[in-house]
Amino acid sequence: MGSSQKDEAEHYKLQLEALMEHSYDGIYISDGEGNPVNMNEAFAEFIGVSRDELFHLHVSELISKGYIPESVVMEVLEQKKEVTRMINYRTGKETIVTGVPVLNEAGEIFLVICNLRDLTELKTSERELKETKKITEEYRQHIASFFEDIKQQPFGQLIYRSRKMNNIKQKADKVAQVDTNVLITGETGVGKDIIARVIHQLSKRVHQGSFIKVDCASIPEQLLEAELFGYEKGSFTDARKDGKIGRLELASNGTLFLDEIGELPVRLQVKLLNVIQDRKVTRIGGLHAQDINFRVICATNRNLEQMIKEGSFREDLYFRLKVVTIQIPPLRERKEDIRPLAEYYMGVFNKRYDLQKIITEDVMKALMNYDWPGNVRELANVVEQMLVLSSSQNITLVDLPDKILEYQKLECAKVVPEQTHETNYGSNLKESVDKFEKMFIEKIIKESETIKQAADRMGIDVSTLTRKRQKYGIEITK
Ligand SMILES: Nc1ncnc2c1ncn2[C@@H]1O[C@H](COP(=O)(O)OP(=O)(O)OP(=O)(O)O)[C@@H](O)[C@H]1O
Repeated sequence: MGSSQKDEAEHYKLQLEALMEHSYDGIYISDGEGNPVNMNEAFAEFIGVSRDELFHLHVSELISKGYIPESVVMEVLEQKKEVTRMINYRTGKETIVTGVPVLNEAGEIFLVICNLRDLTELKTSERELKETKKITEEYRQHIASFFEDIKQQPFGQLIYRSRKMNNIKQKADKVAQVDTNVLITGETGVGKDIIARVIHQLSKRVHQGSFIKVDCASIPEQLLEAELFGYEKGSFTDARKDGKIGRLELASNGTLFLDEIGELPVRLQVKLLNVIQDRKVTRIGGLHAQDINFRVICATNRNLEQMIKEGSFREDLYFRLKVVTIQIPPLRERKEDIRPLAEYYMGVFNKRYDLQKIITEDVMKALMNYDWPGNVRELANVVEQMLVLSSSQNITLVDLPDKILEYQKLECAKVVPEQTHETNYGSNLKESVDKFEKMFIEKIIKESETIKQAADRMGIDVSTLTRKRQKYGIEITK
């Protein structure tokens, strides 16, 4: 070898050594017999033995001395091909070891190069990442349900003037103070949801947990179980990768509001009953039950007792849920609430659309006469619709939806044909109008709870009604 070739070889050797010494991976090179040829400091640290000692040991001795549990070098020599193994060294390092044979021109192994990569840190980071992801997902779900709550949040205030609603509000105030389950019944749109929120808001739980709503009617059965109970990762096909917290868990320390409880399938009724009794919930695919503590408020517009008779609702669950029942009457049975509600929604929508419209008295009377099958929800929609569509500042009869106008006509028509038989007409217009007015007043008084309500329905004040009653000699029994 000439001196320049020697210099070059020296140069490469230095480069190789620098490369080995600066590597975080452990590097170990043996000859074709398993004797050490070279190794870096990182390798000695993986094994936990000094390099000086290691340089004197054959790979089989590393095993016999208990320095390593198995030898990749020996496997490469036996199998004559590349080998990769996961090895836990006594230093506690979880390591991936790759041994590569280097062949000479005759095809024989003359070197084995092993690379050791520490997975401990990688694993820790992976675990931390998973943990972080899990926490993030939990927060995401909390935040999502918080915003869902806000979205579902009614306009916030409970509006009422009737005695019936006043009694309900008082009952809600009382029940809020004790941690008992509540069943709220009533037609659609009467305010079951808003009363459930009032109970939560007035209870101690408002500071300890959230108000979590599950609408049992709007979620398909297969998803409802996962929604309620949550699941561990990989519990079923289509499941989210990181699992999911159920709404029962989310409601812990707070209030669980199960809307349309009558739609809960019987199988889930059993599961729910167990959760309520044991105060523990296990996610789908999970092994451990978690302690939970919530108040259950349920709502339904169905007749659960009838459903029990038909076998579609479990009696034991029913009695667990209906410790206290609150029955909200339909709006047509508490007409005094219509005016304040309509005024309230006028305020809300005027603000929302930046308008300053007003409802004329005629329209208000028509609203009070209507029977509101969709209750407060329908009233809010009608007010919004009139406010948006009316062309003038004042909302007048022409702005009323057809259904309400039609209803008015039908109501009048009901009075006229059945009672104003030809022979009952007066001899002139004035007499006929008086006869009709008398019949109309009698009918409305009969249908109303109070004289005030009757006057409101007729669109006159109480003193006018009293005058007319005296004129026609109409007795009151209320
Ligand atoms: N007394 C009230 N004061 C103010 N807003 C009310 C009142 N009652 C009902 N509402 C409003 O009417 C709408 C319907 O009420 P809610 O959702 O509480 O009815 P619900 O009985 O739960 O209906 P469903 O059975 O269809 O779920 C909501 O926007 C709610 O805010």
